[in-house]
Amino acid sequence: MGTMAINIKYYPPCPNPSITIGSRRHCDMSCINLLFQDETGGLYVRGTKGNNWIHVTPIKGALAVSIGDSVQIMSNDQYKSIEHFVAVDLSTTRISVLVFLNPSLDSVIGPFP
Ligand SMILES: O=C(O)CCC(=O)C(=O)O
Ligand SMILES: [Fe+2]
Repeated sequence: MGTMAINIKYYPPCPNPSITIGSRRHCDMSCINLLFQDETGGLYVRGTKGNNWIHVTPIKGALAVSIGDSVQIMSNDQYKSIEHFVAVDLSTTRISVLVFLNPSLDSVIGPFP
């Protein structure tokens, strides 16, 4: 049985967004992630073809679903874990709620045959 973790994040307004980061660039080690973000936006994902970043525009009532490292490993790179970061906003607070669906803590994972 896998595990589940919930991250609730609060990003206050930042007077210097050009020299500040909300969450640094990273991939998540989970299997699948469900993200609710408010209307502030600020989540960027790395484009698949180059060195570009794509803003994940918030859609009211929608969840953003992404793949984590564990599924990338189990699928032998068929499905990619997406690199992402969060920018801060000059004047608006941002709140996000993330549900990580993870392998069980004692599981050993590898590519499916
Ligand atoms: O706040 C967000 O939208 C993403 C946060 C995140 O990437 C994480 O907690 O792993
Ligand atoms: Fe993340």
